[in-house]
Amino acid sequence: MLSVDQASVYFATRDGRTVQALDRVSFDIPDSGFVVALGASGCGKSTILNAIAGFLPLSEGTITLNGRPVSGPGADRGVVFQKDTLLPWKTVIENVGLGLKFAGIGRAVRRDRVEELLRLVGLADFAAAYPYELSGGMRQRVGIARALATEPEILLMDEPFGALDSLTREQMQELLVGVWKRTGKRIFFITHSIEEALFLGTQVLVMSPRPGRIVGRFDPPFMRQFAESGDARAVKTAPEFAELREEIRAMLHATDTVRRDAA
Ligand SMILES: Nc1ncnc2c1ncn2[C@@H]1O[C@H](COP(=O)(O)OP(=O)(O)OP(=O)(O)O)[C@@H](O)[C@H]1O
Repeated sequence: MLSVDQASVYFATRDGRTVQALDRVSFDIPDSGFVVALGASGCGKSTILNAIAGFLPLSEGTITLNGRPVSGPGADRGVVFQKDTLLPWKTVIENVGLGLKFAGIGRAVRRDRVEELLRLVGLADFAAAYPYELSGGMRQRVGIARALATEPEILLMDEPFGALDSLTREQMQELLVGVWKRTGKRIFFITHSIEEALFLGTQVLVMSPRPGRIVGRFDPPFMRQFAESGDARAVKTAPEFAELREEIRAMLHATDTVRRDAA
């Protein structure tokens, strides 16, 4: 279990002010949970992900992973960002195996493990390719394989499909459900897209800005339905999907402080 308990983060700005990026945020990610944080720009989504990754400390509150406090980055958390961070001079197989190499895992074991992961993300035929030879979606698949290589307890994904065209994005969402189904990993995923959040999350946290708070929690059934049926279109065109989408849209508009202040 990953537990975020009463997490608050304050930043000092250059002009000496204090910005509260997160205000007493609490949630749990159980085994095999897929939790999506949804909200407009600036509501603290990346701040909470970075705190879970151990890249920045909380000002107040705690984060624990299987009972151990998170106090810095670690191999028990794999991270995927919007922009891929692959090394351009290394092949796909070398990029995915890098963490295993640092962990002192021998070449033969490393190769087997990486090949298995490349099959999982549908890139078995691209092991010897360099990142510049791959499309954006393929590079993100390499990033997912790399994040899984060290067998983390949780995958942290910060808008991983935000820069992809809409068709590739849908394909990547479906691929990620397959990865979740086969690995049973916990996932924490950030997005601006209501449809993406509803399709992927077993729990969706709706966040509002200034300061970043959770203003709504939903447990959509859609990802599990898709994992069972394989029919994304049927799931996304169901009346329940549209109903929940509109409910969340209204909630996000109600907490849109930019529009409210301007009115
Ligand atoms: N290092 C920092 N110093 C000062 N303020 C910061 C810092 N990092 C984030 N903030 C502020 O904290 C708030 C939350 O930022 P955060 O990046 O977590 O939001 P977000 O929801 O991830 O936004 P986006 O979707 O645009 O990435 C914003 O108001 C941002 O300006």
